[in-house]
Amino acid sequence: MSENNIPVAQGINWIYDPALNKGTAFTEEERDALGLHGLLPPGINTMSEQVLRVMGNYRRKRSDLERYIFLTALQDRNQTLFYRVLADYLEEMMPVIYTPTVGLACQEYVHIFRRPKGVFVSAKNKGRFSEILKNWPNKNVRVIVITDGERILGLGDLGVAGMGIPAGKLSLYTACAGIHPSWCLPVTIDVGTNNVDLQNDPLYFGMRNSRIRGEEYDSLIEEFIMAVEENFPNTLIQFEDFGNLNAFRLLNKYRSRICAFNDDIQGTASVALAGIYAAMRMTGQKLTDQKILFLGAGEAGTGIGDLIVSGMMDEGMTEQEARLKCWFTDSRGLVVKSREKLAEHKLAYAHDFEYHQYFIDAVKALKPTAIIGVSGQARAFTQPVLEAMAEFNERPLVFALSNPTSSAECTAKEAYAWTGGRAIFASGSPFEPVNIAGRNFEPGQGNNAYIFPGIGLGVIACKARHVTNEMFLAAARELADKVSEKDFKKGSIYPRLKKIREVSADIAVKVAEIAYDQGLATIDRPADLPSFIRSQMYEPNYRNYA
Ligand SMILES: NC(=O)C1=CN([C@@H]2O[C@H](COP(=O)(O)OP(=O)(O)OC[C@H]3O[C@@H](n4cnc5c(N)ncnc54)[C@H](OP(=O)(O)O)[C@@H]3O)[C@@H](O)[C@H]2O)C=CC1
Ligand SMILES: CC(=O)C(=O)O
Ligand SMILES: [Mg+2]
Repeated sequence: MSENNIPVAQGINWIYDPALNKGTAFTEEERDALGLHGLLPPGINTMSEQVLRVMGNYRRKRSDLERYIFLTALQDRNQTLFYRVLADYLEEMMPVIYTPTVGLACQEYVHIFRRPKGVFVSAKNKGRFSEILKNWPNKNVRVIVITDGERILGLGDLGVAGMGIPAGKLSLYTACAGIHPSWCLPVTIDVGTNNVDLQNDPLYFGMRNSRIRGEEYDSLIEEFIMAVEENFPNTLIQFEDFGNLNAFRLLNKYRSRICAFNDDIQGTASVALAGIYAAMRMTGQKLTDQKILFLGAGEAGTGIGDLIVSGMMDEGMTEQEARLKCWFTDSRGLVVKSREKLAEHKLAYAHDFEYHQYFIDAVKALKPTAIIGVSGQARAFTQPVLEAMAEFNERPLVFALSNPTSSAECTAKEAYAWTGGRAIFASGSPFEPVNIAGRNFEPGQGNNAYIFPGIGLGVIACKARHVTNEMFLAAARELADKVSEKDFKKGSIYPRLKKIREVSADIAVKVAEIAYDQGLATIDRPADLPSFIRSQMYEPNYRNYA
């Protein structure tokens, strides 16, 4: 304290602030200048030595949840070191900071909670959202990921415990696309939960009422958007893991008003289409040769369908022809014209065809070239389904995109074993390599994590006013182009995760090009766009404070 009882910046603050802390890597000069002598062990470590220590501790943990807690604590303690180890060990750590472990971490969130991340906006503070956003210490926020926790992965309603998802997505913005951590703000809006277990959990720290719906809900979201516009103008907003009662409506309401997109609808569409494009490179077919049957007709499913339709129209099909290539089943069976009270997002795919209640019957009747699982229904791609796909396709496309692993429509092993090793397989959560009949398969991860970081980087770099469908189409093409012959040989239709920073940068360039072409960019076009985009990317290295 100063003489006037005002706290003064002390050396210890450099250690307690995760954005500034270097731990034992503070140099002698920095310790002199910042008053750190005695507050740290006297020896000085390099960052590489610190990474060694982190990895030793990390690998000693006995479960992925413990590894998640450990990494989260590192992020809270020393942000630069956290992003360094993520950069160096992304393939090993991705399943821990992201799906599947982040799902478990959300389920356990209220029990493993240590330090808050991001901003919680609660309905009980209605009217004060702008004031709440002012409490966030970083004023230069460029990207917000917001959830209301209603559909966390395939795990359902987790209320405010869903905060693990925006926090995890934003860690990927930094790790996969070099968006500066201080530009990122995770937000959870608390509108209650219909999860009775959470309502009854004494440790739950969200509102225990059932979910607010209707106009009151919409007015809360509207107040939040206005508060963002006031406090962080020109910020990109990513809607994540909203229930589909709200997700489509919010996207339609805000996509042309602000700079926003829905990751589950649009990001997933882009990564799935990229997988199909890459598979077409593998088999020499065209997108328009495909007939796709979806298990699940929600955000991810119809989002993918809509982007496939755009891709097919680019190859010369009419919209009607392209829609007829996409078929959907939902919790009540095949989506067909004769069904009553179909939700609006399914109507364009309600074709004139006989109704089938069971997926296997729909598969046999339609003989699709591809099945895409986005239902959250574990093991719904049964042996008969996969055997049928192998019967009428030389190379059936099988995408089990539901997360986490426990919700996947089939495992990698099942997909290969039941198709005689002929499936072109991808999954939303990672699977270990599989050996079938002497052949090794290392399937790729069809996850929107390949898309949203690059979209965000491109949009932020040129300060685009909106995020458009053309950007997701371009991202899909760029991602598919990045898959190498080596990836194909392993059976993967996605590039290795260790290349993701490069891939994201290239996607960002395409996205920014579209923003310029569509007149949406608000800064002058740089002479060398790729170099400009790369110059914006954060590198997790220590700064010199001395
Ligand atoms: N890999 C990736 O990058 C991504 C994966 N996903 C995953 O996709 C899954 C779904 O997400 P999302 O589309 O947003 O969720 P939605 O709730 O919007 O949609 C789920 C769909 O699944 C259908 N469904 C539920 N039960 C069954 C069943 N037994 N048989 C057939 N269909 C069923 C629902 O039917 P009805 O319409 O009748 O309710 C609905 O159409 C989640 O597990 C999520 O993790 C999502 C985004 C990205
Ligand atoms: C990956 C993702 O966004 C989801 O499963 O919801
Ligand atoms: Mg999601």
